[in-house]
Amino acid sequence: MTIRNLTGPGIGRPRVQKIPGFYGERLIDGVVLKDITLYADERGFLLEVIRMNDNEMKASNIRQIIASYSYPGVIKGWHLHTKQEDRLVCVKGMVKLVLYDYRHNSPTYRQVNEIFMGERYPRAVFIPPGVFHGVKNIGQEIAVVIGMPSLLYDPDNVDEVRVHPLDNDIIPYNWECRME
Ligand SMILES: Cc1cn([C@H]2C[C@H](O)[C@@H](COP(=O)(O)OP(=O)(O)O[C@H]3O[C@@H](C)C(=O)[C@@H](O)[C@H]3O)O2)c(=O)[nH]c1=O
Repeated sequence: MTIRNLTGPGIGRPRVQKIPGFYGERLIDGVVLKDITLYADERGFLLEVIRMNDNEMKASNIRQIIASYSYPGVIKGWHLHTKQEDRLVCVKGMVKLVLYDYRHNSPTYRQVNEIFMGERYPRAVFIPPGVFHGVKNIGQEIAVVIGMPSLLYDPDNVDEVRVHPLDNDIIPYNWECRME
């Protein structure tokens, strides 16, 4: 059966996840995306957030560990660090982590990555400096993201630039839920 003349606004092809829980042309250079095993039994479940000997995640550079809570629908970001590396693991709820490569000399300059992670898809993400990142709670409950930065937080000298997630002319990304 052939379908003819199905073109026009609102008509297109399905997006295909070449990497599960990921949309983007390719993974941004230097970003590490690592699935985490969930150990479940009748008492509950457990996952290893990170091992301090994990060289892929440069775990030896971790200087502190934070827990960032967000209400359903809230977007935290865009954040950009000049020196700080970040490692993020969502341990409660589900989030969409969006990355935007802002390093002019990067082979993936201006590329966008969408990463879906959390209780239904545990994974750890390493984010190098120079990559904008934002986290949207896409679930119906408070989401908790464990952050493991490579710098101690100094309120008098925060290594972070912030860009409004919905109102900026720097990052071409729409946070709305894509229904197609
Ligand atoms: C990040 C951080 C914040 N704070 C304070 C500063 C501020 O008053 C309050 C809230 O900080 P933020 O607005 O930065 O929190 P939040 O918006 O939740 O952002 C954090 O979320 C994770 C996922 C990230 O990606 C990090 O960039 C981090 O900024 O907590 C600390 O005391 N220590 C810290 O390490």
